[in-house]
Amino acid sequence: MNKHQKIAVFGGGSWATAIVKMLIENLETVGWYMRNEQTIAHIKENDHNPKYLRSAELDANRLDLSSDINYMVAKYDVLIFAIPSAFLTGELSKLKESLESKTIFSAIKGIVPETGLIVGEHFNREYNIPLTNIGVITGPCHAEEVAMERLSYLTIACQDEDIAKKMAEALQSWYINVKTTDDIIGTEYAAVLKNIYAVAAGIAHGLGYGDNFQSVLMSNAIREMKRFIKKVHKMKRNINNSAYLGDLLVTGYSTFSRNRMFGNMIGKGYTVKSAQHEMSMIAEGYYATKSAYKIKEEKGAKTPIIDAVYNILYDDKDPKKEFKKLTNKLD
Ligand SMILES: NC(=O)c1ccc[n+]([C@@H]2O[C@H](COP(=O)([O-])OP(=O)(O)OC[C@H]3O[C@@H](n4cnc5c(N)ncnc54)[C@H](O)[C@@H]3O)[C@@H](O)[C@H]2O)c1
Ligand SMILES: O=P(O)(O)OC[C@H](O)CO
Repeated sequence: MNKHQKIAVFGGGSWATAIVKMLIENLETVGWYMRNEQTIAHIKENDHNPKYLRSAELDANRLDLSSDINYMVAKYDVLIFAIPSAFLTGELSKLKESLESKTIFSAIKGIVPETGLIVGEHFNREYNIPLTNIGVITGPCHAEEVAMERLSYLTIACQDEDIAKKMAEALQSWYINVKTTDDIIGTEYAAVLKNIYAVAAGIAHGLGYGDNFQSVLMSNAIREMKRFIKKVHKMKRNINNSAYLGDLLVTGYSTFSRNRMFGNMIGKGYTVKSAQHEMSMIAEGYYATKSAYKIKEEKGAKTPIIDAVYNILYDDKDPKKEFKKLTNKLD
């Protein structure tokens, strides 16, 4: 285990904070970029993020904090992005430093709205990062449970096994178990799609559907996910692994799930705007629905659950009627 890996995390939210917590279990120093200078000052003085995961203690002496994205890119070799996908291009537009020699990890579970690409593909096409230097940090893992040091499993996807192993070593600890895979495309799409299915689970709950129906919804969701991913990137994968089915289940059932919370409010009659306003955190599933709907139209995948969520969120359809129609399409 190399304690001196030069890894920096980009983002100031719950997941970035959880990743920093995991990394400082192992590394001497962790670089941490976030926009807000007041938050940086607070972390330096109080050893915790005042806005997200307040209970997670972070030894500020071992953090190299900066609100200058170019400083962070210049100084570190391995860059982990944990900025919600909707804000990624805005943050990257501040870059003057080149990313070309860097290893990039996406911890983002979303599609970049401006390009319609998953994050790894976005870095590959827009920044010329070879796919071999791109990795994904995924798996069924809520930041809140990392803060509580509850046993969690992550999956690191990278085509280069050595890069995946090094990242696994940097993240694993007595409460973090890390697996590796080379399915960088499939795991990223799974992480995007599960957010939409969690929104669907939340809508169902908000409408008054019970556990019996939720299990049918999840059972159909994993088959829909399999069909969708097969259309975009065909390879041998076991859709029942944690990075696919596991992540779908944790997001669909956990009380920590932001996507489920968001869906629940929609099912209860909130507008999209008011549901977003109520939440202090980002529900990626809202943005993912639009991009995934477009991709499935292009690829011709059969996706009744995505269609129903799209119709509700983007076509102003009545959730009750839309779910009634959906119930007839599930088995
Ligand atoms: N929270 C989790 O448990 C978890 C787990 C795995 C993956 N993820 C993924 O990590 C990514 C980040 O999610 P999170 O949970 O940290 O989000 P969060 O809701 O906790 O934090 C939102 C972050 O977005 C930033 N932000 C808000 N408006 C912005 C703007 N206009 N420009 C730039 N930044 C802005 C905030 O400052 C904050 O840092 C998402 O893609 C999410 O799917 C989250
Ligand atoms: O809280 P959610 O719904 O955004 O899910 C967070 C993680 O992706 C779960 O693995």
